[in-house]
Amino acid sequence: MKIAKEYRWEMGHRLPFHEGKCKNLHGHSYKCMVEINGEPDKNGMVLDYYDMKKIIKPIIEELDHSFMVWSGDKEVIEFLDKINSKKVIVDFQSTAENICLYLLERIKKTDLPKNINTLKVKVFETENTYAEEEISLK
Ligand SMILES: Nc1nc2c(c(=O)[nH]1)N=C([C@H](O)[C@H](O)COP(=O)(O)OP(=O)(O)OP(=O)(O)O)CN2
Repeated sequence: MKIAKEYRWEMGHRLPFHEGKCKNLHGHSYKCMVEINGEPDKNGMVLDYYDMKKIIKPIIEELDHSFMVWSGDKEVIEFLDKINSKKVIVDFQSTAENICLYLLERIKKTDLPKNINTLKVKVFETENTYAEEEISLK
């Protein structure tokens, strides 16, 4: 049985390697769908949506109204420090694909119940683009 919950956050980023407009500082209203597949418990729940929120919301809160910056993008890190702006420094380029893998890893490291078999994250960077990956927890 699969359950899913959607999360949203606002975040700035840039892709320094990009030859088009994505090398510029810009932001997105990100959305992700977290899907969990597992056996329902005796009460008929794979995972209480309430518990799902308690696990995932803090991870999303870290990103919300921050600027995600690649650790090699020294000028931007220096600028964000100078203006005392919220930032999340990562060791990857902030593509939708990499943000999707980042969220999967962060969620995987939490204390998820044993009845969960697979975890899927779908990250929408814009309203018509997404990156999706699924991992097994067994
Ligand atoms: N495979 C990927 N391609 C691109 C990514 C990405 O994360 N993965 N990211 C970008 C840029 O960040 C850009 O902001 C989004 O690109 P795009 O969808 O082209 O944005 P537009 O709103 O301009 O697209 P429309 O064609 O107007 O819908 C680029 N590529």
